[in-house]
Parts: sequence; structure tokens; C-alpha cells
Amino acid sequence: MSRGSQSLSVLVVAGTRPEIIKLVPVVQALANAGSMRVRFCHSGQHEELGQGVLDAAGIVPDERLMRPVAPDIGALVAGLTTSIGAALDRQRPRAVVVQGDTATALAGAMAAFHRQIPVAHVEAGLRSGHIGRPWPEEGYRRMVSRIAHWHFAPTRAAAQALVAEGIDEPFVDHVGNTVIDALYWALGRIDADDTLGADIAPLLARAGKRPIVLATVHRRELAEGDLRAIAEGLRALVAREKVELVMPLHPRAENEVLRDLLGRVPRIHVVEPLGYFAFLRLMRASRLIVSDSGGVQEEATALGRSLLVLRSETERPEAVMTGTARLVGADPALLLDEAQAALARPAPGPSHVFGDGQAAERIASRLARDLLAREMALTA
Ligand SMILES: CC(=O)N[C@@H]1[C@@H](OP(=O)(O)OP(=O)(O)OC[C@H]2O[C@@H](n3ccc(=O)[nH]c3=O)[C@H](O)[C@@H]2O)O[C@H](CO)[C@@H](O)[C@@H]1O
Repeated sequence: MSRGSQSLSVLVVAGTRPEIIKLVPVVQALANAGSMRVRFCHSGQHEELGQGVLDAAGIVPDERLMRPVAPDIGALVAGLTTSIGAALDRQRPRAVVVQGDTATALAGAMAAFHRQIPVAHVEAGLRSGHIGRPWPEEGYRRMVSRIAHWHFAPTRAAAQALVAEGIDEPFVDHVGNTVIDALYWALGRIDADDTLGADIAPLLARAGKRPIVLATVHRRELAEGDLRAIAEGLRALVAREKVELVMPLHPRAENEVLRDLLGRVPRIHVVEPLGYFAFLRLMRASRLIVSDSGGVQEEATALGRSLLVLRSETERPEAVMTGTARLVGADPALLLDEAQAALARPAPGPSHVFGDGQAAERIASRLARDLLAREMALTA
């Protein structure tokens, strides 16, 4: 991906499914701004998961790195820091954009820091208040805040948290979450093209008139006992209510517990990870969503779907404040109670609390302005 005529080059780094989804609008907005040359680096952290979104957006990575061979997450960060660093040496950008709280985001920020390239942090300032929950994300996000130059906060509370931590206020912009830009873009694509994400259609048809419950579980800090408790709650829900439950798995080994406990239960469908467009079709068709995902909290709120969050705290309290979400932790009885209550009341209705779909444009115009000013100062 390489557009724009001037020498202001920006390298956008992403490697996991949610980062790719949330950075596609940023790549598009930077390219549309016209004054910058945009390059995209795929770190390889999730090798295939985000590919469908990149294809649909027509983004071909300028750098596609191999996922480092790493026995643990610390070694993964070390390997990614080295490989992304080498990509920075080849591309020599004027700024690096990272997103969120992944190993790729931390490694990309550290690689840039060591080369004295300023870092723009997208989705900065979310805080759960507990360094170990979610782990390692909360720690990674805080570490990136310490070395980033621009801090693009998705919510007002996130912007305030950054300022309270001593980040220079002029470099904190409350722009909204780019996941909402991605959502509107993707819904537009789905509505214009019946074939996009159509692989979910047979499952939706099978549900017939029964309400669909969508469940996803993937937080690393969940112990096996937590997974068993969540599975128990979901089984009880399907036993009590005539619902159809779909659980797309996350590519992680702990899924064996979920497969074991849920795989052969009637009206429960444990499926492989879905492409983004199929997943959004499923979300839109769902009556209730049960998830520990960050992006899903934002999307469910924007779509107006009832949501139970499988955590005991969230860095997205707005989802709870708007009445979309309830926190149920890994407590099966609470999960069942809250699920039944949510199925009995009307859906909450869409909210814009996480963004209005213009976040990426705000990010691009701020970067364009600052990079141009810096360039002019250098050449003066
Ligand atoms: C602490 C925390 O919460 N951190 C989050 C974490 O990501 P997450 O928890 O949101 O991750 P997932 O749940 O994997 O992804 C969700 C996305 O994937 C789509 N999806 C889902 C299932 C599927 O079968 N097919 C799909 O396409 C779905 O629509 C959504 O957009 O890291 C991100 C990057 O830094 C952060 O931004 C984000 O805060």
C-alpha cells in the first residue's frame, strides 16, 4: 500500500485480527488525506485471521513478517521487536502507528522508540485498573502510553485517564474508537453484497425463529475452572431457554475445554473463527451476546444488542452505563440469571458512546498537520 506524493511516510503496524480491523480505517484515512505516504506492516502475530478484511479493503502489506518462533509471550514480544525493527530500518517512516494492547503494539512501539521515530497510539488510555486483568493487555497498553508521542483516545474517560497519568494534554485527542468506523464500513459492504460473509447463512437459517445467542471466550487469564464455569452457565441457558447458541472459537489451545463441554450439546454450535463479515452478520442476527472480547463490547453497544461481559471489570464502563452490558464474570448462576433477564426485556438500542465513525479521519488530519509542521521546521 503506497499512496501520496510527498515524503511524509507513515508506517501502520498490525498483526492480530482486532488490530487489523481497527486499523484498516486508519490506513484508508491516511491514504485519503493525500499528503502522506502510507505503508502497512503485518507483523504476522495472527497469520491468517485478518486477511479477509485486508482483502476486502484492498490493502496489500508492504511488509509481511514471519511470526517469530517463541515459546512464550515474552519471547514473542522480543521476536516481534526485532522483526518490526528491521521493517522500520527498511521503510524509514516519519511516524509509526500502533493500536491497542497486543504484543505487536508493544513491540512496534518499542522498535520505533529505539529508532527515535514518534509513535501514534490508537485506542490509548483504556484502563481496567488491574495490571493483571486482562493479562497481558492492560500492562502492554500502559507501557505503550509511556513511549508514545500521540495518544488517540477512544472515549472521554480514556483521554482523562491519560492526562491524569501525566501525559501532555496537547498530545491527547479524544477521537472515538476506529472500530466503529470499521463497523459502518463493513455493514455498508455487507448490505451491498449478499455474498460477503454469506457462509454464516446456513447456521442462521437453522436457528429458524429461535433467538440466537452469540458467545465468544478468549481471555488468556481465564483459568480452566473459569472456562468450565462459563460453559456450565451456557449449557444451563440452552437447557432453560429455546435459544440457538453459536460460539466461534478463538485460535487458542484452551478451546479443547470448550469443545469438550459444549461441542455435542443440541442447539449449541461450536464453530471455527468466523471472518469479520460473517461475524457481523451473526452479531446483527443475535438477540443476546455473551463475550469477554473488547471489540465485541464496542460493536454490541453500537449495534444495540444486549451483552453479558464474561469479566468482573471492564475498561469500557460506557457499555454498562448505556444499559447495553452487564458484568457476569465467570459465575454460571449469574450468567444464567442475567441472560434470562436480557432475553425477557427489549434490546437496548444503538448507542454512539464508542464513536461516530469519524475517528480515523480525525487521526489522519492530526498526523498530517503535525508531520507537515515538523517537516517545515526541519527544512526552514
Ligand atoms: C483488553 C481488550 O479487550 N483488548 C482488545 C483486544 O482484542 P479483542 O478482545 O477485541 O479481540 P477479539 O475478540 O479477538 O476480536 C474482536 C474483533 O474480531 C471480530 N471477530 C470476532 C470473532 C470472530 O469469529 N470473527 C471476528 O471477525 C469482532 O467483530 C471484533 O471486531 O485487542 C485489541 C487490539 O489491540 C484491542 O483493541 C481490544 O481492546
